[in-house]
Amino acid sequence: MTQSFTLRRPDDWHLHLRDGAMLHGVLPETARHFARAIIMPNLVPPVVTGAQAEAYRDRILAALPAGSAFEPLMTLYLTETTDPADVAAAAASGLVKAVKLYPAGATTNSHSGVKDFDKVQGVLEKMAEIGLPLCLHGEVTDPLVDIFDREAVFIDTVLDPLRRRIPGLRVVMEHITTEDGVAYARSGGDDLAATITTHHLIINRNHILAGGIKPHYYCLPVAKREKHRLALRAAATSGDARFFLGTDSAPHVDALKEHACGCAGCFTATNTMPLLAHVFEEEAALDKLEAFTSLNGPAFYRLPVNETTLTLVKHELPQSFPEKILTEAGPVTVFNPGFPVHWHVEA
Ligand SMILES: NC(=O)N[C@@H](CC(=O)O)C(=O)O
Ligand SMILES: [Zn+2]
Ligand SMILES: [Zn+2]
Repeated sequence: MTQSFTLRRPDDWHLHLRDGAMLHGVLPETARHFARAIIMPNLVPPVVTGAQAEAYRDRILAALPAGSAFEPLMTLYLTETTDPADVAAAAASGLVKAVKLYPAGATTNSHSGVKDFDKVQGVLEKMAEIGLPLCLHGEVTDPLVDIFDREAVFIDTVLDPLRRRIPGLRVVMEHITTEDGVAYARSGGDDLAATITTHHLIINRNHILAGGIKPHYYCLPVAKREKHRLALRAAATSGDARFFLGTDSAPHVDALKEHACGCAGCFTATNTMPLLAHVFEEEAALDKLEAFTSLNGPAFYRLPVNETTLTLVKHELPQSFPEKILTEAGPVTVFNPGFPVHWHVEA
């Protein structure tokens, strides 16, 4: 017997669309299921100014499949020379919905990020004043800190002091991967939230490293021990308004993933919704899926919820997904959960 489940159309609160041929290849994958997405600004060169965000938004809209109502929600890449007035103007016009902070060197295309947090104090104060959220890649970059500890150390040494220094700053802890991240997000008020990816609900570090190295499971922050994955599952399926979906779907062509120095990023845009239905059903929490994908994010970003819906159907036989999508930049491997998935989005 098939089972079906309808929810308000989801949004993705952390998405990489890239540019050019890659943008054209991956955008339809997200636009098929999601109404809106927060678009990450880590292009080369990064999207720093309001004018650059507007031009990037226009390239995204031009690349949309005909008839798609998908709405890109733009962000600015915070640098040490970002102008608070430019940020305020881009937010006031409705163009920009958040500012993204990458600690310099923390992840893909983050070299223009922040080294000295004192230099961005003025922008962050302006953001607190106008209520514009700061999205954070929360990992320290100190080579002496173990890569599996970088998120927890960031919370203690950077995030908590930053929030004390700038009261009222609205912060999204992006792609949390640890029980420490879950606990810190829970400790905040309504000025603090956290996104959780699809893949971090499914894999732990063994998936990357045991039985041969699996480059398509490598992303940043890197997946941690099983107890952390379980903490993320508990948070995502709790219904707690501070947790919502940010897929961090981050396409890289296979040639750069299957490489001596492979890029970080999992591509989940294609099958995220069926995978989440699987995970939430396993946790006996299908009734909390809509909060995670479609309600908590808009509430934090102070945007209306979507009026259209999406229907997920559970079939008796496992459903198939493309192993790769073919873009003009090259093939991109779709995240493989490693188990049969019976859920499918109704066409
Ligand atoms: N998550 C990743 O592993 N990679 C992202 C960058 C990021 O979100 O940290 C990318 O842009 O490829
Ligand atoms: Zn990141
Ligand atoms: Zn990302």
